[in-house]
Amino acid sequence: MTTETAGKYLFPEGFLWGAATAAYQIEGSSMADGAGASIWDRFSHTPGNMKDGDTGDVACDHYKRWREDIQLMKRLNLQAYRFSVSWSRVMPEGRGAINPKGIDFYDRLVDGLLEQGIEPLCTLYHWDLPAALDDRGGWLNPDIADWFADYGQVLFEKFKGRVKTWGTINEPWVIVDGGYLHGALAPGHRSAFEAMIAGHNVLRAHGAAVKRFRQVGEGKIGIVLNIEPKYPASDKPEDEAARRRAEAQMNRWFLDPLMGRGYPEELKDVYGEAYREFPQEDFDLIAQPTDWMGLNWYTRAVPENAPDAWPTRSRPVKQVQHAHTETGWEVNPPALTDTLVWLHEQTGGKLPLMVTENGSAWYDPPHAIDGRIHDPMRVEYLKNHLKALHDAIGKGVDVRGYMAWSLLDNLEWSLGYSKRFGITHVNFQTQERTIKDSGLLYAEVIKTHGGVL
Ligand SMILES: OC[C@@H]1[C@@H](O)[C@H](O)[C@@H](O)c2nc(CNc3ccccc3)cn21
Repeated sequence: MTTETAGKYLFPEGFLWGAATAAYQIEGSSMADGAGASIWDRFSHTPGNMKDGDTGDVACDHYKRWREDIQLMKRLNLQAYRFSVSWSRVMPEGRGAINPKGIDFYDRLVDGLLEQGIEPLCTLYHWDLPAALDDRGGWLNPDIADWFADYGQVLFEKFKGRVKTWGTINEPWVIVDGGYLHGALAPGHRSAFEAMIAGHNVLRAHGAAVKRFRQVGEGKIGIVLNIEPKYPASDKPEDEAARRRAEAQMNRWFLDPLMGRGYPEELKDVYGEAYREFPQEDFDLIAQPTDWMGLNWYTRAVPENAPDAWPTRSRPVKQVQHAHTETGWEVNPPALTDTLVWLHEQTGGKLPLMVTENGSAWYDPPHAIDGRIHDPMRVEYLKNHLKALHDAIGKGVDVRGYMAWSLLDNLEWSLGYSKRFGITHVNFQTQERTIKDSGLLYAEVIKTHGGVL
């Protein structure tokens, strides 16, 4: 904060400050106490899939250290905690029998959070499909919509009155683009034909869960989308056309059907013969009204026309004039403001939004020095993106909260432990947690409602 900005970035009363994680990235003990395997257990144990051969077998050992981690959340002044449930811990086969020890873990976690005055925000699905369901076709099997709604019902009923804000699915685009189109993520398929079918079933499953929630649940339910705004590399018509294809394939593929608009026209051009039509009843199910929408936001892209680039025939042009994080993502806070304004417009200005993930990976040392982890780049990223978020609110966007990604350094999927996003450092040799300078700043932001920015 400088004297001229003192109090300029105060956030609205009731704005919800938290941090986010995901089950497979932090819990470890993924097969303990009767849990079933997930596709990430299989994928991470398949040689060649994971950087340095890393797996989620231990991760942040959160399955055992959850009490310590709730105390960490208190020290960070968190008002909320966004976490995901491991479907196969709760239902080892993904359908049918419930694993009592599995659901008990989340029961204790939720009660522990509530005892500390921390609001639990629960994501039903953050990429870790039960392997037993993948054996039945997984997201390619249309029955998965009912399997997912049945799983959701177990949690809606178990946590009724305690969990009041639910997210159905984290990032349909990454599930499909990573898992079925390019194969970089579990289950590692590479097919545009499969991607269209899996994407449609992910959306159907979301709709079925929302419908079931209206029957048995209590509170508010929404979906979490990753949106990466696309800015054309030049004013050439072919670059604008490329921008539109990239925007359709990432940002509109799932948003448009959720908003009752069906798939974007450009998807036919992107997927060609792999593009599929689906019955209207599916789109009616998909567009079930929801209560909120989560935005996971990290960066923007500047696509140019690239006829050889599959499947969008577009390629991002690196903007060397801007800083880039360890994951190669450009740092561009004003693009967050633009995205929130765009999403507000795209959702008709009536759907409350929440930034459900925002953060950055930078090099941090493997262990603390003098009990501190100095992470100036992450401090700068956090400050500037919170200011950009504040700017969006000032433009009339209804944003209800911000969940920093991530509470802890954790397993960054196929990149393993090589990329650290945490506001808390984890020494993976000792499991020691050390709040980084970015976490200390965030605690002050929360305490002052943004006044410290
Ligand atoms: O990569 C950081 C996080 C990841 O750890 C979370 O589990 C996931 O929800 C998440 N989503 C994004 C943004 N979307 C994305 C875009 C391209 C590749 C991978 C993710 C970033 N992150």
